[in-house]
Amino acid sequence: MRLGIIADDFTGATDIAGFLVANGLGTIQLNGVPDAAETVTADAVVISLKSRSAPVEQAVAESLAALEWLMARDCEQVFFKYCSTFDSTPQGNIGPVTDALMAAMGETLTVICPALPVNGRTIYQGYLFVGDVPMNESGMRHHPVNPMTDANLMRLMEAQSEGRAGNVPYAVVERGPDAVRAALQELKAAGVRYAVLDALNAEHLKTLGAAVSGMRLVTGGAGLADGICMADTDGLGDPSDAEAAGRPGAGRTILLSGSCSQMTNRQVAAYAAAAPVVRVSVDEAIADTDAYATRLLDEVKAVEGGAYAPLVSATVGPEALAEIQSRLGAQAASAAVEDLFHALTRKLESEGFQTFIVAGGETSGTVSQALEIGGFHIGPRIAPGVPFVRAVDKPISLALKSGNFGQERFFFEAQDLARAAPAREGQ
Ligand SMILES: Nc1ncnc2c1ncn2[C@@H]1O[C@H](COP(=O)(O)OP(=O)(O)O)[C@@H](O)[C@H]1O
Ligand SMILES: O=C(O)[C@@H](O)C(=O)COP(=O)(O)O
Repeated sequence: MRLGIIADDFTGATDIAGFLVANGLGTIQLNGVPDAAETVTADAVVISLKSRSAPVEQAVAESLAALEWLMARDCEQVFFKYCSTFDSTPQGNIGPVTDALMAAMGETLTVICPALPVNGRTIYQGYLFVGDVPMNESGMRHHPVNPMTDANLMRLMEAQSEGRAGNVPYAVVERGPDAVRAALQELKAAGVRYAVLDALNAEHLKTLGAAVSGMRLVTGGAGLADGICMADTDGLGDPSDAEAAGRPGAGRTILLSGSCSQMTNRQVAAYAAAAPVVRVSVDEAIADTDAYATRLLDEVKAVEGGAYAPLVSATVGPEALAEIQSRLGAQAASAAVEDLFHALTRKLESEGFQTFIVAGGETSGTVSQALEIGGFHIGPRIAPGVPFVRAVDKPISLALKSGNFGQERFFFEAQDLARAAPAREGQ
């Protein structure tokens, strides 16, 4: 196996898998740590965990189990995928998981590169930018689970890990792969464990992809994986062949949104202007999850049948979120919303819904787990970082949208694409 990816959430997993498939790399996504006996024939395997906001010990244990599974299959390069906005806290989980993977693989230096320029995530002098502002000035400062209040990746990494971080600055990246390799050697000799790689554009990603080609462990966002494929095109196939197995089916469709990001707020508002939206009450979710999920299902059925499918949305803006969290507690409110989506997803599946378009990483994990899907074929791209995926073990299609990804009309565009590119007979 050429590349084995350990992704810390489900949208992150489909994000990186989508980039690999778009480069023509035969890729399969497995949900959770697979059984030891599971056999796969793919150039790249993406193992999606829901470890981003899990307790540290759990995130480390699951990541090590995923590593063991990959190493048993002669994986040439292991890639720890986390968010392009470095979603984490001083406790973790990016630092502890990276340290555990380094220890298990006997590595003393790895790279840190969450850049995804196509979606506005760039790294300059080790500082992460979201669009045209440093991350701490972006909407990420209001994230419900891990508000990001610093943009300095060296500082963020050192606060949650065992060693020192250094930077390979943009000026070095501009000079090409050999210059980056030399800079990595210098950092290693100086005792640095984590090399933050600057990247402002696709050309930088390609340079970095070439520079890390000999490294057994790398970490970052989907941009670095794109760069790895761009730098070594040997054996890559036709992307449309790779995408065929993941084309969406034509089944009954539901949209579920549990992201409170700025972009998802805009997407929900745009959708509400022309399509049915059922709003979630966190208080009702806490009061009786199952009974409330049944009532929401009835509301969905009552508004079905128009040109666009119903959207069930817990999405709120920063003021409403702050009010809910101060009254109910951030953890309790977020757990209640996730439990509700879990219960509702099961009811929707029993009711015959087959296409699930989901916004939010944690929310996507909850929905995929509720559907008990073993893995995904990766299909056509709706937006950069958001492909359609098709369950390997049941006739269900999903789009798992990271909170900040997609343009304002994403929910419409996803359904338009599903109609335009349905799966072929027998797929
Ligand atoms: N109205 C709400 N009040 C409180 N928490 C919420 C609300 N809506 C969603 N959440 C929680 O916020 C978190 C959003 O995370 P996630 O789904 O990963 O979105 P994103 O991709 O934007 O990070 C989830 O845990 C979700 O349950
Ligand atoms: O790298 C990214 O931005 C995404 O792949 C990702 O990890 C998404 O996470 P959420 O924003 O929590 O959906």
